[in-house]
Amino acid sequence: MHAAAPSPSSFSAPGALRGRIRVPGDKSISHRSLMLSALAVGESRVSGLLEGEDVLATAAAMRAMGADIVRGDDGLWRIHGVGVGGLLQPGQALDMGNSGTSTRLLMGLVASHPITATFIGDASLSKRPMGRVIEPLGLMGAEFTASPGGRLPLMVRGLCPAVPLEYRLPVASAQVKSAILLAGLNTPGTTRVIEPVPTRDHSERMLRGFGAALEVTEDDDGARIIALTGEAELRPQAITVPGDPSSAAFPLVAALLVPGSDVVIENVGINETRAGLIGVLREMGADIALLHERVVGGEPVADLHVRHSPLSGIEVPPSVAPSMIDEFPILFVASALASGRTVMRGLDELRVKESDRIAVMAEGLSAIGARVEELPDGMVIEGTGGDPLAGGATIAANLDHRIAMSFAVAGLVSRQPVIVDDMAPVATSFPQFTTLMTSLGAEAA
Ligand SMILES: O=C(O)C1=C[C@@H](OP(=O)(O)O)[C@@H](O)[C@H](O)C1
Ligand SMILES: C=C(OP(=O)(O)O)C(=O)O
Repeated sequence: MHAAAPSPSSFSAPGALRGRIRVPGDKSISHRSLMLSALAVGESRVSGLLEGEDVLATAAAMRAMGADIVRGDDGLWRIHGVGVGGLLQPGQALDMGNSGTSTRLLMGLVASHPITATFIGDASLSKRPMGRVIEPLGLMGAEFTASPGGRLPLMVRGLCPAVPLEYRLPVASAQVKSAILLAGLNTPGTTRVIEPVPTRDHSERMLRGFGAALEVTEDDDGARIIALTGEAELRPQAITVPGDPSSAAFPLVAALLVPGSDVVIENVGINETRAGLIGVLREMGADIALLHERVVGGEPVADLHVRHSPLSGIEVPPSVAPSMIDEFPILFVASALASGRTVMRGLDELRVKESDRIAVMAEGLSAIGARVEELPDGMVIEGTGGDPLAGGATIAANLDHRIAMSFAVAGLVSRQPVIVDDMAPVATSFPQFTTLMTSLGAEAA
């Protein structure tokens, strides 16, 4: 989906970063707002939707399955849904671009409808494992024809009525949890997902908001049991999508690292299943204040006031990983500037994101002078104690937006330029990245 020609860039900070910015809407919540609106009967309205390529792939797919989705000139999205059970057979393959969330959640929706859909994606997405959703959705009765290794392109033949499932998640994945719950929407009886480690709970919150009967309890071992009553009727909603904490992480860490910086990032989601990075950075010594805490669209939100702070290395408890899984690439950059050693483990999942984020970050950080040791499931980083990195290397973004943005931020605190070979992937989740960073005082060349 990206522009054909790569767009190389390097970022620098001639002085402190200062100002107030607003990051775009939360990607996870944006996907879900389109999917559930497309299943409600009547008109839903979504404001603050992330208009990034990943979310637009979801919108196109929901249109191809019958929903009427229109963006007004005022930026408000109006969606007329087809009703649970009403998805239509798409006329052609659904192009998921770079988006794992679109693919896995939509596979769940198709699995319990009487339709067949083929999913295709870019080179990055086509390497990512889909077996984790094929397995539970297969138990519900859907049939799959996948490329070797359970990868895209793949075809899903839904079963209607599907068979309700009780499933214990073998990996901490909100995408797998959500795929099963979405399949459960059009399945008679109760679908149960048991989650030993909590992951982002946007699906649960929004399903309830749309009127689905969903209960969350805990078993004796503290695992969450999410029970959804199927053949749900969803009522259209007005949704305001809060700002994405995973996008806010980049200007946030930039402000911590660039001396003298003082930045406010408004309207950022601080749902505790997403906000792990703030706690970890504070423990490292970061000055981050949460202002005007409030609830927007059923999600807790705050303005983040961030000031440059000397950071110290810590051992990051593996248990916080799911609440900040997409923020590790930028935490690696922060750790490279901290004093002392930061140890991060329990991050196996990073190897199956848009790129192998452990390997790609370790290689790139080494190339710009950071001292890193790659572990099978994480990284150990000896920081500079605030001194700039050497820089002076070109980094391959590997079709991974978070790699591109992490090295853009690393460039702000490097002596020589850090060239990101292609910033185009940033359009999947944070199209305004360069504009917002330059508005704070960074320079992009
Ligand atoms: O459910 C979601 O919206 C997401 C869940 C996470 O993936 P996993 O479920 O694969 O951990 C995360 O990395 C991704 O960016 C978005
Ligand atoms: C992993 C990510 O997204 P997805 O799985 O939707 O491609 C991400 O945004 O960092």
